[in-house]
Amino acid sequence: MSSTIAALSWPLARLGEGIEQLARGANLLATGPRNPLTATSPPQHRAELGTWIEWAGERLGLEAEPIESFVPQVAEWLRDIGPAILQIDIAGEARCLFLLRSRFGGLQVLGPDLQWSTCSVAGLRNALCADFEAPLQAEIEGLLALADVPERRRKAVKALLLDQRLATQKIENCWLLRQPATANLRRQLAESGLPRRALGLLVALAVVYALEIAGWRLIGAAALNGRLDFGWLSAWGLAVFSLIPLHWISGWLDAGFALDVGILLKKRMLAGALRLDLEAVKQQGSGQLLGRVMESQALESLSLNGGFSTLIGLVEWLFAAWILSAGVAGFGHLLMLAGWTVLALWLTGRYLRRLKHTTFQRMTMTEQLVERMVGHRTCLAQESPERRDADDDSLLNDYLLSASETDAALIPLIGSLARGWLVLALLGLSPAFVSGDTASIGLAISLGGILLAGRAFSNVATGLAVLARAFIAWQQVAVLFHAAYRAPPSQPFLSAADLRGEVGIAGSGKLVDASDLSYRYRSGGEPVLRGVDLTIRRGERCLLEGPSGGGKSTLAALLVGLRQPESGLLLLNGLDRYTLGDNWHKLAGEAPQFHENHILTGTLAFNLLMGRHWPADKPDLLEAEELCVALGLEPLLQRMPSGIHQRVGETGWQLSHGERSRIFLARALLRNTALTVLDESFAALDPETMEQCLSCALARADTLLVIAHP
Ligand SMILES: Nc1ncnc2c1ncn2[C@@H]1O[C@H](COP(=O)(O)OP(=O)(O)OP(=O)(O)O)[C@@H](O)[C@H]1O
Repeated sequence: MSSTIAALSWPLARLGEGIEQLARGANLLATGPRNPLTATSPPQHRAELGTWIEWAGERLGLEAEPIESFVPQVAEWLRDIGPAILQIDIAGEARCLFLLRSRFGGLQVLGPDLQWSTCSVAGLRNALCADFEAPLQAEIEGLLALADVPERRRKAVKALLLDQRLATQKIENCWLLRQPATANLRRQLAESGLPRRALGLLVALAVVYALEIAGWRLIGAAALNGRLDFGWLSAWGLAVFSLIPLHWISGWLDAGFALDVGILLKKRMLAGALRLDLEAVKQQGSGQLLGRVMESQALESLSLNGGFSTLIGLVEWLFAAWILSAGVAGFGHLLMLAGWTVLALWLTGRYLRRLKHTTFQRMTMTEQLVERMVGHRTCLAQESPERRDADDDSLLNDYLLSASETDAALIPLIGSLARGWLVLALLGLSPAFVSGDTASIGLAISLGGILLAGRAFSNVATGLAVLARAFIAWQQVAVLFHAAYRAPPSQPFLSAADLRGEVGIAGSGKLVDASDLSYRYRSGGEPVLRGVDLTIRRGERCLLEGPSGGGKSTLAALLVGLRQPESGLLLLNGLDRYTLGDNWHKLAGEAPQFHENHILTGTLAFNLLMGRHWPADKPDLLEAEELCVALGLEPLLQRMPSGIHQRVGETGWQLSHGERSRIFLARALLRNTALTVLDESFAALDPETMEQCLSCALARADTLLVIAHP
């Protein structure tokens, strides 16, 4: 290990301070972080370093993503990873390096004295790979001597051989620090530099038009004055040639801008989709959601195309106004331009209102059609045949009527606005013709201005029509955008010992401690749960019985953290929801009731082990298979051509009711949570299989709560 690297490394005790300084250096923190790290205590165990760094990142409102590289690619990887935190062992002690970025072939590293220094990529690469390469050195030296490789080629051959031998060896313990997709949108925009680039694009466009007009003015003036000689032509040629690189630059800026806006939009909407309130999603139904997804795809291309056309149109409009003001009908033409612009805006507003209505009709139609598709078998079996298509026909008719009204509102905007302007503006020139002033340079300027304004109206109208669609799409997907934002949490770090309960409830043995819980689904409605007191100690096996609709599943949802109680105190392992945060789900797991559970399209192994890390390793797969056998699913595994790797779900192998419920049970048991709740998991099983499954659950679960009907 080189002394430079050792001198730049930080002790784990100062990890929080280092992460905060690195984030500052990388310009990832706006002002002072809301939840600073400097006062927090560092991870106690080396094994908890990863979870601690991820927690620390979140606390700063950032994302610390673990990354890794195979040994042969480490040098390249190091050049790309900054800002990153790299854990490295120095003389047996775990320490950290804070890498900002690669610069002039070196890496900018933050030293413990808070100064930025440069460290060589090769030096750090060698330090990271040394432990893997050392045991192979002697063997490779021997091989080189045996093959009699010439001295001058030995170094290169040795490096190649080492790379080949270590091709699957990973370098881990590195975390990339970045702005998450859930961060404040303003910060994300500032970080991506998009506003600056939009301004650059605008300037490039303005220069393009200024040059176009200058060239046109030059050639026009020369022609009208009868001085079309070589000098004038050269000046015009120069103006035209300068346009080539400028067009290229504005095209390049536009493409890069569109790409990065698209990435930002997609990341944000995906993050939002994953954070939507579950209850709201359920209430919307799959049809509404499908409609939203369709709109979100439209938003990106529409807003970019429409925005760009409108931008070009506006630049053209400004130049046209300037040119028209210098023409023969200066004031009159400016008045007409203003009036026509008001007309363009009114037409856009009318189109927008109709489009809104049509979109609403389309979303309603999609929702109803999806609903009918999902319930197709029920409709076939139970609905009267005469009624079956009546609703669909009326929905379709309403939609078609509304769509044709919207199209009718679009025609004047994109079909007639620009042409109408040309007619009106040319009429505005009639006084000049009447007065016989037709040969003047002012008339030529007016004609140029009229044509440019015509082009501007054409671009603005197309752009506004597209932006109107983008606006409607935005109204549909804005909920995804807003759902994505999450303020940085301020919970303390919880070690594995805290989660296991060695710290929280030492001695008391209470895993669940609930007092005076109440819950209602709708504010103002009747509470489903009221004054619930419940204690479950570690290792207990409990049966919860009660009448249908009595609130058993609702209580289960509270216990496993899917819903929050309206009032009362609920502790898991002695810790409340705020302190545990998402760790709640690590401690409590559930096999929800059959109608709330789902087999995802994928392999059976994935469906069983999705609660653990995926892709699964061999011991996990073996454990899942053993559990399936214990639950009586061996005949199913044997029947499936690919065994546990058989594709199941909607488009895969169809499972029976009882098979599904046992897979749901296995999935819950494989999570190994401290508390396992089984909500009517045995209802679809015959008495013998039920007994087998119950014994299996009793043997495996740490603490078990079974919900069943008497
Ligand atoms: N998402 C929801 N929105 C509104 N009300 C709900 C919702 N889910 C359940 N309820 C109502 O809450 C009450 C309790 O429902 P819950 O599913 O908890 O009962 P349960 O005891 O599990 O019933 P069962 O034994 O029939 O499964 C019922 O009246 C139900 O209609």
